[in-house]
Amino acid sequence: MTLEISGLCSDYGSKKILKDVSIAPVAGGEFVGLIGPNASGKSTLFKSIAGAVKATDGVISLDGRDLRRASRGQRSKVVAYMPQSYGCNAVLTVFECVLLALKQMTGWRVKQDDLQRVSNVLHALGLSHLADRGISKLSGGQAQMVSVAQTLVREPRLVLLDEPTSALDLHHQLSILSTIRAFMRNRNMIVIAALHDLNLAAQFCDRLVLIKEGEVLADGKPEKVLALKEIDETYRVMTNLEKTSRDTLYVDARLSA
Ligand SMILES: Nc1ncnc2c1ncn2[C@@H]1O[C@H](COP(=O)(O)OP(=O)(O)OP(=O)(O)O)[C@@H](O)[C@H]1O
Repeated sequence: MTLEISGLCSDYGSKKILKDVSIAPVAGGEFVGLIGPNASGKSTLFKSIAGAVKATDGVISLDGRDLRRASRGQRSKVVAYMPQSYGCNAVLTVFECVLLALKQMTGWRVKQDDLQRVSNVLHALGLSHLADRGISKLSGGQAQMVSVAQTLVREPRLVLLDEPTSALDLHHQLSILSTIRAFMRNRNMIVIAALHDLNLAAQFCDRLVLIKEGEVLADGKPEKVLALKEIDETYRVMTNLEKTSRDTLYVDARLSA
């Protein structure tokens, strides 16, 4: 399975956001981190891939299939997008919300297998204890993890996660990203996650794509991308890339003078 994105352009009316975005082909089982400062176009790239924003030019192809020509329904069978804002006031339990996310693509007849899939994903994400809780009665972090469960339960070919750990404590940041990585590797899915925390990006991603003002500045292995001078210029900070005693990368950052 391969995702290809090349020459992608998107705008909001007269405001051009994505300018000729191309990334190297992404293979099944690859976890790509999308990094870049606020307002650089990360969400717009996700929305353009998912079809929520209409790309004006370029190629988005999954397994040779042109997603730009696919209907929204066809596209949403293979692509799942978790937006930055989530939450729901419906009078539904966590279990029902995740089941709803699964069934919205396949019709409403619920089979035993569907219930098992919902239970499995809640268990994998450590959310089984919340299954019967009302969806509107969750903390911010719990709601974010349920949103991840709703995205993964469909087991789409391509998962786009917009800042999946922004509301999570340190333990849950690590556990959710570990679970997502194991889940997608087992199923040969592609995951692209927007991450502001460069240390999490370094630890969990196979590859990083750095985006600034709607253009791709770098695309490669974390140790290569995080060592580039473009990181400092883009984020307007000074960084040192270090290796910890556990051999993981660590970005030591401070404000530039
Ligand atoms: N619906 C919209 N209409 C007009 N402009 C928009 C709209 N949504 C986003 N923008 C603009 O597009 C640009 C890119 O926004 P986008 O949300 O893609 O950035 P981002 O990299 O995801 O940012 P952040 O890290 O802050 O979430 C910004 O200048 C933003 O103001």
